[in-house]
Amino acid sequence: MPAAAVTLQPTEPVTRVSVLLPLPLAGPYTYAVPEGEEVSLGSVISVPFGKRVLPGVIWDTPPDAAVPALKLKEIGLPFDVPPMTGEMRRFIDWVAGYTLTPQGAVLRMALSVPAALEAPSPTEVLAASGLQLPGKLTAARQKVLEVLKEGPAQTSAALAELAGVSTSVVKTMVKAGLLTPHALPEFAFSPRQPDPGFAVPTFSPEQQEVADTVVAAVEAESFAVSLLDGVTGSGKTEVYFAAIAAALQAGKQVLVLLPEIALSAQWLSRFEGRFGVKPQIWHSEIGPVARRKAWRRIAYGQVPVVVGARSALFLPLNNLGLIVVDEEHEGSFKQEDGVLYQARDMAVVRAQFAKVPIILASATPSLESLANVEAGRYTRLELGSRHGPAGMPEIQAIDLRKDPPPRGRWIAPGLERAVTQTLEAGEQAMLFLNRRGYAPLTLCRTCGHRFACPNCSSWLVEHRARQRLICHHCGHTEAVPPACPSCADTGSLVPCGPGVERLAEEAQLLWPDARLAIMSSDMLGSPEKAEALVSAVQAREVDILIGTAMMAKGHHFPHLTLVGVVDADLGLGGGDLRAGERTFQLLHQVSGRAGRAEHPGRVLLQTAAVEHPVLQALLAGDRDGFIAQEMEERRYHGMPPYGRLAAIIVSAPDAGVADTLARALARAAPRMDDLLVLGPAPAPLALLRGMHRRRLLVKAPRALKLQPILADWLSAVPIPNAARVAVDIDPYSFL
Ligand SMILES: Nc1ncnc2c1ncn2[C@@H]1O[C@H](COP(=O)(O)OP(=O)(O)OP(=O)(O)O)[C@@H](O)[C@H]1O
Ligand SMILES: [Zn+2]
Repeated sequence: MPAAAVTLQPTEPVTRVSVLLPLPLAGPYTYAVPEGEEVSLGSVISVPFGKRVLPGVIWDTPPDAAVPALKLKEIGLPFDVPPMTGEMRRFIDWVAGYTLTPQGAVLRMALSVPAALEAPSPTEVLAASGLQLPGKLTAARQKVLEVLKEGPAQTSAALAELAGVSTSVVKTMVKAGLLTPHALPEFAFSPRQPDPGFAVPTFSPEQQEVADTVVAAVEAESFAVSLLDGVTGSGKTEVYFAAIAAALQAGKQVLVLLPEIALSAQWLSRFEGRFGVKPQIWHSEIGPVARRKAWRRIAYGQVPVVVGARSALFLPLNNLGLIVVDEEHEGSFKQEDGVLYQARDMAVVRAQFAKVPIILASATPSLESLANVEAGRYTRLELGSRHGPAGMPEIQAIDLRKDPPPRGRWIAPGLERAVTQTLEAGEQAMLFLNRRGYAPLTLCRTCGHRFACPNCSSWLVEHRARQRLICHHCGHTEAVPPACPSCADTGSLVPCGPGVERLAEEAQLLWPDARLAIMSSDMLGSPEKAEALVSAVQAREVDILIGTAMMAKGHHFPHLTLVGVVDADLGLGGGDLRAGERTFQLLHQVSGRAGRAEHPGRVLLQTAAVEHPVLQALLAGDRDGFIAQEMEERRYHGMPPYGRLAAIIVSAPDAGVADTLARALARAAPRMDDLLVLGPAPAPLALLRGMHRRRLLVKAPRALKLQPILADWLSAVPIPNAARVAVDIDPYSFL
C-alpha cells in the first residue's frame, strides 16, 4: 500500500510534519520539511533532537501549527527501509493508549534494531569482462575464467578459492581489466524458502475438520480469532502448520509467537520436518549481525515465516497473512518491564489491524480466551483425543500426610517404586519440581540467621553447582560463607527445602545406575545446550529427567512414561488471582508429557492438600469442570476476565517517599460507584532491586474504560523525582 503523501499547505511558508521518536516522550514532535522535498506518512527519517540525531517516523498526528517557523528544525535524510505501514502505526498508537505508555516507548520496540535502518555496504562480486589481452593467459588466470564461465559472479575470496589460486591473481586480473566488479543487490542470495507441500501429514478426521476451518480462515484474508483447544499430543501443531502452509501458498508472511526459546529447539525441527527448512527465529539471544540482517529481510518481505518470543510482535511484517500464538495461556507472554503488555492479547489486536486471522493454541486455554469464546468473539476449535494409539495418562495422588518420604528427603516411597518400575521396563521418568537451584532457603542451625537478599524482600537460593547464593529476583549473588555471618559458628548452615539440584542428588542416591539430567534454565544456559539435552532424551541417553517449568510444555518424548510431580502444592499458596488457574495449567501440561507414544503414561502428584479443588480436578481429569468453577468464582467476584484490574506500583529508593506518594495517590483516587481502589499496601515483594514498592489495585467492571480515568487521576498528583509510578493494565504478576 503506498503511503499518502503529506500535502503542501499553500498558505504556510514551511511544510510541517509530525515525527514520532523512539523515546518515552509525550507524543510526536513537529519538524519542517526542507523545501522541495517530499515525505510520506510512515517514512523513517533521521531528525536532529537536542544534540543527537535520531531515527523518527512521520506520524499521522496533525503537526503543531503554533510553533514559530523559525524555531522548527528540519528533518534529515530518509533511511533505507520501507515506510512503516498505516496498520503498524495504528497498532503502535493502540498499544500505547491501552498500556498507558508514551507512543515513542512503543515505537522503540518497533525500531528495536537501529542498525537495520541503513542498507549494508554492498557486497562486491567479480564477473569476466570479455576483454581479450594479447598473448597467452597464464594457467592461473585461465582457471579463474573457467570458474566464471560455469557459474555466477563471485566475491574475490570465493573466486580465488573456487579456482584454487591466490587472491593476488584475482586482484591483478581486475587491474588488467579481465574482471569487472559489480555491486551485488542486498537480497541477491536468498535462503531456501519453506515449502508448504514438503511433508504433508495425513490427518485424522477430527484433525482434518479443524485444519479445514483454519485454512479457510487464512484463505478468507480477514480478521478472525480461533482458539485451538486440544488435549496434549492431539496434533495442534500439525493443524496450525496447515494454516501456515495456506498462508505461504497465498504468498503471505506468518508470525508465530512461542513462550520460550527453549521450547523452540524441538519446535524448529518439527517445522523443518514439515516445510523443509528452518524458519527465521527472533528472540533476545540472536547476535547483532544476524538480527540486523533478519530485520531488513523481514521488512523487505524476504522472510515468509518468523517464529519468536513476544518482541517479534513488533517486527515490520508488512505482508502478514496469519498470526499463531502457541501455548497461549503462558504467563511469559506478559512483558513485565518497560512497556507492560500482554503479547497474546496484543497479537489479537495486531491481527485485527492487519485484517488477518489469528490462531491461539493451548491444551489449557487461559480463562481470558475462554471468556472471549463465551462472548462470541473467538471461535473454539476442539481436538479431543491424542493422535495415534496414545491415550491420556492416568493421574494419581500420593498423599504426603500418609506416605511421606524419609526425613530430609522428598521422594515418597510410592513415587520411588514407580520410578524403579519404569526404569526396569526400560522407559524414561521425569521428576518435576518448579524450583531452580539446590535449596530455596539457607539458615544457621545455631542462631537461626536466614540468608536474605539485600535488595529484595526474598531469600537467597543456594545454587550448589555454582557454589553461590543467588536472588532469583534481582540476580544478586554471594559466595556461601564458611561461617554464619551472624553468630560466626562454623558448619552450622543448613539448606532448607529442595530445588532441582538437591532432588537430583537424592535421585542419584536412590538410582545410582540411572543416567540423570537436570533441565532448568540456569543449568542449561543456552538454547543450543537445551537442544542438545532434548536430543539426548529423545535418543534415550537419559533415564531420569529432572526439570522445572521449562520442561513442562511442548516437548514430545515418546519413551517418557512416568511423570512424578514432587510438590504439586507449590504454586497454590499466596494471594495471586491466577494461582489456581496457573497451577492447573502447569500440572496439566507436565502430565501431558507422559505416555505420548505406544506405552501408556502415568502421573503421580505428591501433595499434602489432596482435597484442594485444583488437585481434585487434575485427578478426575475434569478440566472443563475446573474451568467452569473457576470462571464462576471470577464472575462472582467481578475479577478478570469478567472485570478489569489495573495495578499502580509506586516505587522509590526511600520507603518514606514511596509511602507518602502512595497515600497521596490514594487520596486523589477518583470516586465512582463502579470503581474500587484497594490499598495502598506494600507490594508482596515490598523491596525489589533496592526499590521500596507500594501497590494500589484498581478494580472495575469490564464495560468501564479504565485508561482515561487512570490517566486523569495520575496526572493530578505530582510525582517527586526520586519516585516512580508504573501502571500495569491487566496485571499478571502480583509481586
Ligand atoms: N496427523 C498426524 N500424522 C502424523 N503424526 C501426527 C499427526 N498428528 C499429530 N502427530 C504427531 O503426534 C505428536 C503430537 O502432536 P503435536 O505435538 O502436534 O500435538 P500438540 O497438540 O501440539 O501437543 P502439546 O499440546 O502437548 O504440545 C507429534 O509427534 C506429531 O508429529
Ligand atoms: Zn534480590
